Amino acid sequence: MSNVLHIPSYLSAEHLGPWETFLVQIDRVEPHLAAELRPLVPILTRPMRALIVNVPIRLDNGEMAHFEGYRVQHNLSRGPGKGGIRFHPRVTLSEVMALSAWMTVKNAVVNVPFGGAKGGVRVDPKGLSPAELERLTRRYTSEIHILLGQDKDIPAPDINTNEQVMAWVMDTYSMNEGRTAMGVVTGKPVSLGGSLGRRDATGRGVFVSTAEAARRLGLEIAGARVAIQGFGNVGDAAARCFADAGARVVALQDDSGSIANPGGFDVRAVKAWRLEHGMLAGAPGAESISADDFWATDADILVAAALENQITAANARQIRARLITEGANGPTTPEADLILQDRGITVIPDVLANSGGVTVSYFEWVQDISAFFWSEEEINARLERIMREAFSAVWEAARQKGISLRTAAFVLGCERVLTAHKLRGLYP
Ligand SMILES: NC(=O)C1=CN([C@@H]2O[C@H](COP(=O)(O)OP(=O)(O)OC[C@H]3O[C@@H](n4cnc5c(N)ncnc54)[C@H](OP(=O)(O)O)[C@@H]3O)[C@@H](O)[C@H]2O)C=CC1
Ligand SMILES: O=C(O)CCC(=O)C(=O)O
Repeated sequence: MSNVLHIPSYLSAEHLGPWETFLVQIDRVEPHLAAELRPLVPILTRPMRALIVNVPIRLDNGEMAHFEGYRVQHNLSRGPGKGGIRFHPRVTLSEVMALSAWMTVKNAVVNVPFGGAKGGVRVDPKGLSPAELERLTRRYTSEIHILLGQDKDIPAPDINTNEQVMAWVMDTYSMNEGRTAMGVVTGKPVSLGGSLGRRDATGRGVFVSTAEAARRLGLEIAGARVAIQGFGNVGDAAARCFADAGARVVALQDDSGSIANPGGFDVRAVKAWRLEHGMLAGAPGAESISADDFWATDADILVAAALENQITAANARQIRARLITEGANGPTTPEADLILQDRGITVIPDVLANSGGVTVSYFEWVQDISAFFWSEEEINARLERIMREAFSAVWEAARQKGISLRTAAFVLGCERVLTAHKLRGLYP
């Protein structure tokens, strides 16, 4: 791969938003695609459809507030749209477009029969009461109802959305349809058609893909030092998996700050502290450190499980880990990607590393449609098998073509998507 950051001429290197990052990734992948699929690449460079909605709600004090929401379906060639809903103050259309596009590639990499979609509302949910959050969720769901359906577009959790939010999505959609529609959303509570294993699935998949890479790199997981950015759904589950496998979680960072413990945290105790106190600082065994020190942590493995654009040209040279796992979507900028590659640091890309969540969402959808539910052991075993197979395919392609794991994963995913287009026929 070239060491020159190859950005389409109409984009500026310093101002890459998530959508532009996706375009750069596609640009890098195109030369490696089968020649007969290359003319179809423009299909990937714009979303199939995007809906912008106004989400008005009445606040508890009686005033009205208006929020902007989105649902983007990037590509539906391989099945209904699938992807989470994010509530965050920095949600933009560009971000949701990129997140939906990464879902297209991710769903194809693990070969689940979905296209790519994503949704979001620009809101700080931490500033809303539970009743306001419910009203926001219900109004947003009603506004995007025209796109949703178990065979059209199936949301799931993402940042700041959880099982309760998914239950409200399911209920609102069902009210508007006049029937109970379990299969319209995944990541629901288990007592409401949710799947065993979904809550931890993304973090478990992060662990499985890291273990696969570590084995090939000759890095023992037992005793390995792990730093994790993001201690929410993905980061917390991943931390427990690493700790249970004998690794030492030596640094953690969330929006409240960064903490370190070279001996390794009791991650369950840290989570309990975080829930009770609303911050990582002061957790058992924790020394507070700066964000710069977090990135420079002396660790073997770094898991990025928070937001986009966290590993940048500014901190990529400080990272000491040999292996980086992208639990988050889009945590590494294209420029940082090249720096890490030059430094010989292996990056397991988001479209592979965090695909455990959508894989178990697929199981949830299948279980809801068939009204037949599986055991947790069965779900975890199937998840691990799918992730190991996807990992092997990506690793092998990267080795054979001499490309990064990200480019290899994109080649696998994009070729599946574009082959589906080719087989369906080009529109007259
Ligand atoms: N949930 C899922 O199944 C899947 C999620 N993902 C991706 O994983 C990532 C995390 O999602 P998820 O765990 O669900 O979200 P959560 O909302 O559960 O957790 C997000 C975590 O990121 C932290 N965070 C937010 N902003 C910052 C910041 N500026 N610096 C450091 N940490 C920050 C939050 O801290 P705080 O709690 O202090 O706000 C929290 O610990 C996202 O990129 C998401 O798209 C990918 C696949 C599936
Ligand atoms: O579980 C799902 O359907 C999608 C989860 C998600 O949003 C993601 O993988 O980024």
